[in-house]
Amino acid sequence: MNDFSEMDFENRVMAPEALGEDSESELNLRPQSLDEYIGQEKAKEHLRVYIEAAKGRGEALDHVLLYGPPGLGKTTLSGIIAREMGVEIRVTSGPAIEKPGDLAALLTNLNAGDILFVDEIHRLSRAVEEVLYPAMEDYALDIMIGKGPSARSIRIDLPKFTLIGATTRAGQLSAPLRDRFGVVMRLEMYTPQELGTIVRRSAGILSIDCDEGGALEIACRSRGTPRIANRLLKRVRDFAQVLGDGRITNDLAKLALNKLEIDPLGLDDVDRRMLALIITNYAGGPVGLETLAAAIGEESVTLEDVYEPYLMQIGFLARTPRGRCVTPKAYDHLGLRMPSAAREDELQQKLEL
Ligand SMILES: Nc1ncnc2c1ncn2[C@@H]1O[C@H](COP(=O)(O)OP(=O)(O)OP(=O)(O)O)[C@@H](O)[C@H]1O
Ligand SMILES: [Mg+2]
Repeated sequence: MNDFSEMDFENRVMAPEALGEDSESELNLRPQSLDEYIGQEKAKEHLRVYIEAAKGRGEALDHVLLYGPPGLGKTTLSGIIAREMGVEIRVTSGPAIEKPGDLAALLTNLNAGDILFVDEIHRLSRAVEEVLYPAMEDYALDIMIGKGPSARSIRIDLPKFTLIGATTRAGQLSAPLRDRFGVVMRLEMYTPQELGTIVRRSAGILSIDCDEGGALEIACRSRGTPRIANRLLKRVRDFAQVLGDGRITNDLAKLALNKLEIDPLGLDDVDRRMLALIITNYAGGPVGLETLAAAIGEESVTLEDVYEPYLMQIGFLARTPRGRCVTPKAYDHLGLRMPSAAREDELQQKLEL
């Protein structure tokens, strides 16, 4: 049960990151306006105000930082902001901007009000970041000309643009960079109801016959993530076509998702094995992140960004100063008994809260 060597992490159906199969369909399924963008009510409410205010003043929108786990709609929201502002958006990413000159080229080609979208902004190099500071703050580039004693710096004015940065790891952003964003928004995982609405909307666009019960079943097992919900919808459609009459009902969705080994809480084999590993090899934890990553054969950042957020969200995994711990809830879900001493500790902690 604890052998991870044969697991196919690359094509994991429940992966929140984009897989090859997603790229084409995501384009059609992306909502185009704030009204079409489901959920994230607080972020939307605030953005509506900022957008209307900036438009009213005829100014560029303040720089926006969007952060949160993969597949929650950061890229989608950036496109929507550009559309609602009525401006152009240039899309790039942290690792793609290798030199300060690359950034200068991008910035000098923007028109007033335009948006520069930098995905994975935590991966910008130091040298590029330094150029970005005055660009964000004063809309200017400081360029060094010449070498040695005759070197001098000249300042080039930039159009008033908006930087939208997206990251799954806000903690890795340097403080000076984070401070230069006027608007910082964390995207939250979606409720099953919100995901149900997203599934129904996607089914409509893809001409899939999916009733409310079917959509809700897919939603409940999608780990709070629209990208996974859309992917599961397409997998379930195949089962509906082959095993049923093409219609996705609650029963059909349950049948298909069970066959895909995705349980009612959206856990797959990888999650169950990871929890079982902590339970059997480390007595339920605490186990350090690095140790766990080595045991599974994944990088620790992947574990932190991809595996853990949902398990923590549903209260199956807890992060303590001494490492990761499996909670009583997870034992129950896996049908395992928690060692009684640990249970008493747990109870004690609860009583002290
Ligand atoms: N609020 C939403 N309403 C409807 N669909 C959504 C919403 N958010 C995301 N989606 C769907 O989920 C897919 C993934 O969203 P998106 O690519 O914007 O995620 P992301 O946060 O940028 O992910 P990553 O961190 O991997 O870049 C989109 O193609 C879109 O169809
Ligand atoms: Mg994205």
